[in-house]
Amino acid sequence: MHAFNLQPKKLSLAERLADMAVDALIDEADLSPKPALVDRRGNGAHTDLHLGLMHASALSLWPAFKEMAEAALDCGEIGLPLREALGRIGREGEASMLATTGGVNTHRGAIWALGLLVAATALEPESSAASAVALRAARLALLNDRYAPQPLSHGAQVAQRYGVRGAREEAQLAFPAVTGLGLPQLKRSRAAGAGEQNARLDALLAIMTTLADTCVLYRAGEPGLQAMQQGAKAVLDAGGSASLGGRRQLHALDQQLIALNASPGGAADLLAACLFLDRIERGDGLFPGVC
Ligand SMILES: CC(C)(COP(=O)(O)OP(=O)(O)OC[C@H]1O[C@@H](n2cnc3c(N)ncnc32)[C@H](O[C@H]2O[C@H](COP(=O)(O)OP(=O)(O)OP(=O)(O)O)[C@@H](O)[C@H]2O)[C@@H]1O)[C@@H](O)C(=O)NCCC(=O)NCCS
Ligand SMILES: Nc1ncnc2[nH]cnc12
Repeated sequence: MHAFNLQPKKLSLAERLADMAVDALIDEADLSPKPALVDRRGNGAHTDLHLGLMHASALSLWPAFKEMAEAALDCGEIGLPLREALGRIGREGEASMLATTGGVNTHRGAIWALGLLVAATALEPESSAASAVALRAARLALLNDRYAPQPLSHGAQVAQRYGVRGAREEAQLAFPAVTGLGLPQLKRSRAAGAGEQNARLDALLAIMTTLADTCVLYRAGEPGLQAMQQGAKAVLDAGGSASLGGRRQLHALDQQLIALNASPGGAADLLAACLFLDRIERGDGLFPGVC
Protein backbone atom coordinates (compact mmCIF):
# COMPACT_ATOMS: atom_id res chain seq x y z
CA MET A 1 0.00 0.00 0.00
CA HIS A 2 1.31 3.48 -0.87
CA ALA A 3 1.74 6.12 1.82
CA PHE A 4 0.39 8.79 -0.55
CA ASN A 5 -2.42 8.68 -3.04
CA LEU A 6 -0.96 10.53 -6.03
CA GLN A 7 -4.13 10.28 -8.13
CA PRO A 8 -5.65 13.76 -8.51
CA LYS A 9 -9.09 13.96 -6.87
CA LYS A 10 -11.87 13.97 -9.46
CA LEU A 11 -13.64 17.29 -9.01
CA SER A 12 -17.33 17.87 -9.55
CA LEU A 13 -18.46 20.50 -12.07
CA ALA A 14 -19.35 22.85 -9.20
CA GLU A 15 -15.89 22.39 -7.67
CA ARG A 16 -14.17 23.03 -11.01
CA LEU A 17 -16.18 26.21 -11.54
CA ALA A 18 -15.33 27.40 -8.04
CA ASP A 19 -11.63 26.68 -8.73
CA MET A 20 -11.85 28.70 -11.94
CA ALA A 21 -13.54 31.66 -10.24
CA VAL A 22 -10.92 31.73 -7.48
CA ASP A 23 -8.10 31.41 -10.05
CA ALA A 24 -9.55 34.38 -11.97
CA LEU A 25 -9.55 36.48 -8.78
CA ILE A 26 -5.97 35.52 -7.92
CA ASP A 27 -4.77 36.15 -11.50
CA GLU A 28 -6.42 39.59 -11.39
CA ALA A 29 -4.81 40.45 -8.04
CA ASP A 30 -1.34 39.30 -9.17
CA LEU A 31 -1.40 41.14 -12.51
CA SER A 32 1.04 44.08 -12.43
CA PRO A 33 1.41 47.01 -12.92
CA LYS A 34 -2.32 47.85 -12.58
CA PRO A 35 -3.14 51.54 -12.19
CA ALA A 36 -3.92 52.47 -8.54
CA LEU A 37 -4.95 48.88 -7.71
CA VAL A 38 -3.41 46.30 -5.41
CA ASP A 39 -0.84 44.23 -7.30
CA ARG A 40 2.57 42.57 -6.84
CA ARG A 41 4.20 46.01 -6.50
CA GLY A 42 2.04 47.40 -3.69
CA ASN A 43 -1.31 48.69 -2.50
CA GLY A 44 -2.06 51.33 -5.16
CA ALA A 45 -4.55 53.89 -3.81
CA HIS A 46 -5.54 51.64 -0.88
CA THR A 47 -4.51 51.91 2.75
CA ASP A 48 -6.52 48.91 3.98
CA LEU A 49 -5.72 46.33 1.26
CA HIS A 50 -2.66 44.29 0.31
CA LEU A 51 -1.93 41.36 -1.97
CA GLY A 52 -2.01 38.73 0.79
CA LEU A 53 -5.45 39.94 1.84
CA MET A 54 -6.72 39.80 -1.77
CA HIS A 55 -5.50 36.18 -2.03
CA ALA A 56 -7.03 35.20 1.33
CA SER A 57 -10.29 36.87 0.33
CA ALA A 58 -10.35 35.04 -3.04
CA LEU A 59 -9.80 31.67 -1.35
CA SER A 60 -12.48 32.37 1.27
CA LEU A 61 -15.02 32.67 -1.55
CA TRP A 62 -14.50 29.14 -2.93
CA PRO A 63 -17.35 27.56 -0.89
CA ALA A 64 -19.77 30.30 -1.99
CA PHE A 65 -18.92 29.85 -5.68
CA LYS A 66 -19.28 26.06 -5.36
CA GLU A 67 -22.63 26.47 -3.63
CA MET A 68 -23.84 28.87 -6.33
CA ALA A 69 -22.95 26.36 -9.05
CA GLU A 70 -24.73 23.60 -7.10
CA ALA A 71 -27.81 25.79 -6.69
CA ALA A 72 -27.88 26.31 -10.46
CA LEU A 73 -27.53 22.56 -11.08
CA ASP A 74 -30.31 21.82 -8.55
CA CYS A 75 -32.72 24.46 -9.89
CA GLY A 76 -31.87 23.70 -13.51
CA GLU A 77 -33.47 26.86 -14.89
CA ILE A 78 -33.44 30.65 -14.65
CA GLY A 79 -36.12 31.79 -12.22
CA LEU A 80 -36.82 33.36 -8.86
CA PRO A 81 -35.87 30.29 -6.77
CA LEU A 82 -32.36 30.30 -8.26
CA ARG A 83 -32.04 34.11 -8.10
CA GLU A 84 -32.97 34.15 -4.43
CA ALA A 85 -30.70 31.20 -3.62
CA LEU A 86 -27.81 33.08 -5.27
CA GLY A 87 -28.64 36.23 -3.29
CA ARG A 88 -28.57 34.30 -0.01
CA ILE A 89 -25.31 32.49 -0.88
CA GLY A 90 -23.78 35.77 -2.11
CA ARG A 91 -24.59 37.50 1.17
CA GLU A 92 -23.13 34.56 3.12
CA GLY A 93 -20.03 34.68 0.90
CA GLU A 94 -19.68 38.37 1.60
CA ALA A 95 -19.90 37.67 5.35
CA SER A 96 -17.10 35.10 5.15
CA MET A 97 -15.03 37.51 3.01
CA LEU A 98 -15.43 40.20 5.71
CA ALA A 99 -14.58 37.69 8.46
CA THR A 100 -11.40 36.76 6.55
CA THR A 101 -10.32 40.35 5.87
CA GLY A 102 -11.25 41.81 9.28
CA GLY A 103 -14.10 43.83 7.79
CA VAL A 104 -12.36 45.15 4.66
CA ASN A 105 -14.35 45.08 1.42
CA THR A 106 -12.06 43.26 -1.00
CA HIS A 107 -14.41 41.54 -3.46
CA ARG A 108 -18.05 42.63 -3.05
CA GLY A 109 -18.42 43.43 -6.72
CA ALA A 110 -16.58 40.26 -7.73
CA ILE A 111 -18.92 38.03 -5.70
CA TRP A 112 -21.79 39.56 -7.63
CA ALA A 113 -20.27 39.32 -11.13
CA LEU A 114 -18.50 35.97 -10.79
CA GLY A 115 -21.37 34.46 -8.77
CA LEU A 116 -23.81 35.18 -11.57
CA LEU A 117 -21.37 33.90 -14.22
CA VAL A 118 -20.58 30.70 -12.28
CA ALA A 119 -24.30 29.97 -11.94
CA ALA A 120 -24.94 30.84 -15.60
CA THR A 121 -22.18 28.44 -16.69
CA ALA A 122 -23.44 25.62 -14.46
CA LEU A 123 -26.93 25.95 -15.94
CA GLU A 124 -25.68 25.04 -19.45
CA PRO A 125 -21.98 24.09 -19.44
CA GLU A 126 -22.06 23.10 -23.12
CA SER A 127 -23.21 26.59 -24.12
CA SER A 128 -19.91 28.22 -23.19
CA ALA A 129 -19.56 31.19 -25.58
CA ALA A 130 -18.88 34.26 -23.41
CA SER A 131 -21.88 36.13 -24.82
CA ALA A 132 -24.24 33.20 -24.13
CA VAL A 133 -23.02 32.79 -20.54
CA ALA A 134 -23.25 36.57 -19.96
CA LEU A 135 -26.80 36.62 -21.33
CA ARG A 136 -27.94 33.89 -18.93
CA ALA A 137 -26.25 35.82 -16.07
CA ALA A 138 -28.12 38.96 -17.15
CA ARG A 139 -31.45 37.15 -17.05
CA LEU A 140 -30.68 36.14 -13.46
CA ALA A 141 -29.58 39.68 -12.52
CA LEU A 142 -32.82 41.11 -13.89
CA LEU A 143 -34.90 39.11 -11.40
CA ASN A 144 -35.75 40.89 -8.19
CA ASP A 145 -34.48 39.15 -5.04
CA ARG A 146 -37.23 39.83 -2.48
CA TYR A 147 -34.84 39.22 0.42
CA ALA A 148 -32.08 41.61 -0.69
CA PRO A 149 -31.48 44.35 1.87
CA GLN A 150 -31.43 47.91 0.53
CA PRO A 151 -28.36 49.39 2.22
CA LEU A 152 -27.16 52.89 1.40
CA SER A 153 -24.06 51.38 -0.21
CA HIS A 154 -21.39 53.47 -1.90
CA GLY A 155 -22.88 52.31 -5.20
CA ALA A 156 -26.36 53.49 -4.13
CA GLN A 157 -25.00 56.88 -3.06
CA VAL A 158 -23.22 57.29 -6.39
CA ALA A 159 -26.42 56.27 -8.20
CA GLN A 160 -28.34 59.04 -6.43
CA ARG A 161 -25.67 61.63 -7.11
CA TYR A 162 -24.57 60.84 -10.67
CA GLY A 163 -27.41 58.69 -12.04
CA VAL A 164 -25.24 55.65 -12.82
CA ARG A 165 -26.22 52.16 -11.72
CA GLY A 166 -22.82 50.48 -11.56
CA ALA A 167 -22.42 46.78 -10.86
CA ARG A 168 -26.13 45.92 -11.00
CA GLU A 169 -26.65 47.49 -14.44
CA GLU A 170 -23.44 46.04 -15.86
CA ALA A 171 -24.74 42.54 -15.05
CA GLN A 172 -28.29 43.27 -16.24
CA LEU A 173 -26.91 44.42 -19.60
CA ALA A 174 -24.92 41.15 -19.97
CA PHE A 175 -21.54 42.61 -19.02
CA PRO A 176 -20.92 44.87 -22.05
CA ALA A 177 -17.59 46.11 -20.64
CA VAL A 178 -16.38 42.50 -20.55
CA THR A 179 -17.86 40.92 -23.68
CA GLY A 180 -17.71 44.07 -25.84
CA LEU A 181 -14.37 45.52 -24.70
CA GLY A 182 -12.23 43.44 -22.32
CA LEU A 183 -12.42 40.05 -24.04
CA PRO A 184 -12.00 41.36 -27.61
CA GLN A 185 -8.97 43.40 -26.47
CA LEU A 186 -7.49 40.37 -24.66
CA LYS A 187 -7.73 38.38 -27.89
CA ARG A 188 -6.39 41.22 -30.09
CA SER A 189 -3.39 41.84 -27.84
CA ARG A 190 -2.60 38.11 -27.65
CA ALA A 191 -2.86 37.84 -31.44
CA ALA A 192 -0.50 40.82 -31.80
CA GLY A 193 2.07 38.97 -29.67
CA ALA A 194 1.81 41.23 -26.63
CA GLY A 195 2.40 38.36 -24.19
CA GLU A 196 -0.18 37.13 -21.70
CA GLN A 197 0.46 39.64 -18.90
CA ASN A 198 0.40 42.62 -21.25
CA ALA A 199 -2.71 41.28 -22.99
CA ARG A 200 -4.47 41.09 -19.62
CA LEU A 201 -3.36 44.63 -18.75
CA ASP A 202 -4.74 45.79 -22.11
CA ALA A 203 -8.04 44.04 -21.34
CA LEU A 204 -8.26 45.87 -18.01
CA LEU A 205 -7.52 49.19 -19.75
CA ALA A 206 -10.18 48.51 -22.40
CA ILE A 207 -12.72 47.96 -19.61
CA MET A 208 -11.58 51.20 -17.94
CA THR A 209 -12.10 53.30 -21.10
CA THR A 210 -15.88 53.44 -20.66
CA LEU A 211 -16.89 51.86 -17.33
CA ALA A 212 -18.92 53.96 -14.88
CA ASP A 213 -16.90 52.56 -11.96
CA THR A 214 -18.77 53.48 -8.79
CA CYS A 215 -15.61 53.01 -6.67
CA VAL A 216 -13.88 55.76 -8.67
CA LEU A 217 -16.97 57.99 -8.62
CA TYR A 218 -17.38 57.54 -4.86
CA ARG A 219 -13.72 58.26 -4.13
CA ALA A 220 -12.87 60.89 -6.76
CA GLY A 221 -16.07 62.11 -8.42
CA GLU A 222 -16.42 62.88 -12.13
CA PRO A 223 -12.86 64.26 -12.51
CA GLY A 224 -11.57 60.90 -11.23
CA LEU A 225 -13.77 58.94 -13.64
CA GLN A 226 -12.67 61.12 -16.56
CA ALA A 227 -9.01 60.68 -15.64
CA MET A 228 -9.51 56.89 -15.51
CA GLN A 229 -11.35 56.64 -18.84
CA GLN A 230 -9.14 59.07 -20.77
CA GLY A 231 -5.90 57.76 -19.26
CA ALA A 232 -6.79 54.15 -20.14
CA LYS A 233 -7.58 55.21 -23.71
CA ALA A 234 -4.24 57.05 -23.93
CA VAL A 235 -2.34 53.87 -23.00
CA LEU A 236 -4.13 51.84 -25.66
CA ASP A 237 -3.77 54.61 -28.28
CA ALA A 238 -0.03 54.75 -27.57
CA GLY A 239 0.31 51.04 -28.46
CA GLY A 240 -0.82 49.30 -25.27
CA SER A 241 1.08 47.78 -22.36
CA ALA A 242 3.58 45.94 -24.55
CA SER A 243 4.90 49.15 -26.17
CA LEU A 244 7.32 51.68 -24.68
CA GLY A 245 4.94 54.58 -25.31
CA GLY A 246 2.01 52.70 -23.79
CA ARG A 247 4.10 51.69 -20.79
CA ARG A 248 5.02 55.32 -20.11
CA GLN A 249 1.37 56.32 -20.30
CA LEU A 250 0.48 53.44 -17.98
CA HIS A 251 2.92 54.62 -15.30
CA ALA A 252 1.63 58.19 -15.66
CA LEU A 253 -1.95 56.92 -15.24
CA ASP A 254 -0.95 54.97 -12.12
CA GLN A 255 0.53 58.12 -10.55
CA GLN A 256 -2.43 60.27 -11.55
CA LEU A 257 -5.08 57.87 -10.19
CA ILE A 258 -3.19 57.35 -6.93
CA ALA A 259 -2.97 61.15 -6.49
CA LEU A 260 -6.75 61.33 -7.02
CA ASN A 261 -7.40 58.33 -4.69
CA ALA A 262 -9.28 56.88 -7.68
CA SER A 263 -9.04 53.10 -7.41
CA PRO A 264 -10.85 51.30 -10.26
CA GLY A 265 -12.05 48.38 -8.11
CA GLY A 266 -15.08 47.76 -10.32
CA ALA A 267 -12.90 47.47 -13.42
CA ALA A 268 -10.64 45.03 -11.53
CA ASP A 269 -13.64 42.84 -10.72
CA LEU A 270 -14.67 42.88 -14.36
CA LEU A 271 -11.16 41.86 -15.43
CA ALA A 272 -11.58 38.80 -13.17
CA ALA A 273 -14.95 38.17 -14.89
CA CYS A 274 -13.20 38.53 -18.27
CA LEU A 275 -10.47 36.00 -17.34
CA PHE A 276 -13.12 33.60 -16.06
CA LEU A 277 -15.16 33.83 -19.27
CA ASP A 278 -12.01 33.46 -21.38
CA ARG A 279 -11.23 30.15 -19.63
CA ILE A 280 -14.82 28.96 -19.90
CA GLU A 281 -14.90 29.78 -23.60
CA ARG A 282 -11.60 27.95 -24.19
CA GLY A 283 -12.80 24.97 -22.15
CA ASP A 284 -9.67 25.21 -19.90
CA GLY A 285 -10.36 23.30 -16.71
CA LEU A 286 -14.08 22.86 -17.34
CA PHE A 287 -13.85 19.60 -19.26
CA PRO A 288 -10.53 18.09 -18.11
CA GLY A 289 -9.10 15.60 -20.57
CA VAL A 290 -11.12 17.00 -23.48
CA CYS A 291 -8.99 18.85 -26.05
C1 LIG B 1 -25.48 44.44 -6.61
C2 LIG B 1 -24.36 44.59 -5.62
C3 LIG B 1 -23.08 44.51 -6.43
C4 LIG B 1 -24.48 45.89 -4.84
O1 LIG B 1 -24.08 46.95 -5.58
P1 LIG B 1 -24.21 48.48 -5.23
O2 LIG B 1 -24.34 49.22 -6.51
O3 LIG B 1 -25.24 48.69 -4.17
O4 LIG B 1 -22.80 48.95 -4.72
P2 LIG B 1 -21.68 48.58 -3.71
O5 LIG B 1 -22.15 47.83 -2.53
O6 LIG B 1 -20.96 49.83 -3.49
O7 LIG B 1 -20.78 47.53 -4.49
C5 LIG B 1 -20.63 47.41 -5.84
C6 LIG B 1 -19.24 46.92 -6.12
O8 LIG B 1 -19.15 46.51 -7.49
C7 LIG B 1 -17.91 46.94 -8.04
N1 LIG B 1 -18.22 47.92 -9.11
C8 LIG B 1 -18.21 49.26 -9.07
N2 LIG B 1 -18.63 49.79 -10.22
C9 LIG B 1 -18.89 48.75 -11.02
C10 LIG B 1 -19.38 48.67 -12.37
N3 LIG B 1 -19.68 49.74 -13.10
N4 LIG B 1 -19.55 47.45 -12.89
C11 LIG B 1 -19.25 46.32 -12.18
N5 LIG B 1 -18.77 46.34 -10.90
C12 LIG B 1 -18.63 47.55 -10.32
C13 LIG B 1 -17.10 47.50 -6.90
O9 LIG B 1 -16.36 46.42 -6.25
C14 LIG B 1 -14.94 46.55 -6.15
O10 LIG B 1 -14.55 47.64 -5.39
C15 LIG B 1 -14.51 47.30 -4.02
C16 LIG B 1 -13.40 48.04 -3.33
O11 LIG B 1 -13.68 49.40 -3.34
P3 LIG B 1 -13.23 50.35 -2.15
O12 LIG B 1 -13.52 51.73 -2.62
O13 LIG B 1 -11.87 50.03 -1.70
O14 LIG B 1 -14.09 49.83 -0.95
P4 LIG B 1 -15.30 50.38 -0.23
O15 LIG B 1 -15.58 49.51 0.94
O16 LIG B 1 -16.43 50.53 -1.20
O17 LIG B 1 -14.79 51.82 0.24
P5 LIG B 1 -13.70 52.31 1.29
O18 LIG B 1 -14.39 52.34 2.60
O19 LIG B 1 -12.52 51.38 1.28
O20 LIG B 1 -13.36 53.68 0.75
C17 LIG B 1 -14.30 45.83 -3.97
O21 LIG B 1 -15.39 45.24 -3.29
C18 LIG B 1 -14.32 45.41 -5.40
O22 LIG B 1 -15.02 44.19 -5.55
C19 LIG B 1 -18.17 48.01 -5.96
O23 LIG B 1 -17.71 48.09 -4.65
C20 LIG B 1 -24.23 43.42 -4.71
O24 LIG B 1 -23.35 43.73 -3.66
C21 LIG B 1 -25.45 42.75 -4.16
O25 LIG B 1 -26.60 43.07 -4.31
N6 LIG B 1 -25.15 41.74 -3.50
C22 LIG B 1 -26.18 40.90 -2.85
C23 LIG B 1 -25.83 39.48 -3.09
C24 LIG B 1 -26.47 38.92 -4.37
O26 LIG B 1 -27.58 39.18 -4.76
N7 LIG B 1 -25.79 38.05 -5.02
C25 LIG B 1 -26.39 37.33 -6.11
C26 LIG B 1 -25.55 37.06 -7.23
S1 LIG B 1 -24.01 36.44 -6.80
N1 LIG C 1 -6.58 44.43 -7.33
C1 LIG C 1 -7.51 45.16 -6.67
N2 LIG C 1 -7.16 46.27 -6.01
C2 LIG C 1 -8.10 47.00 -5.36
N3 LIG C 1 -9.41 46.71 -5.33
C3 LIG C 1 -9.80 45.60 -5.97
N4 LIG C 1 -11.02 45.04 -6.10
C4 LIG C 1 -10.87 43.93 -6.83
N5 LIG C 1 -9.57 43.74 -7.18
C5 LIG C 1 -8.89 44.78 -6.66
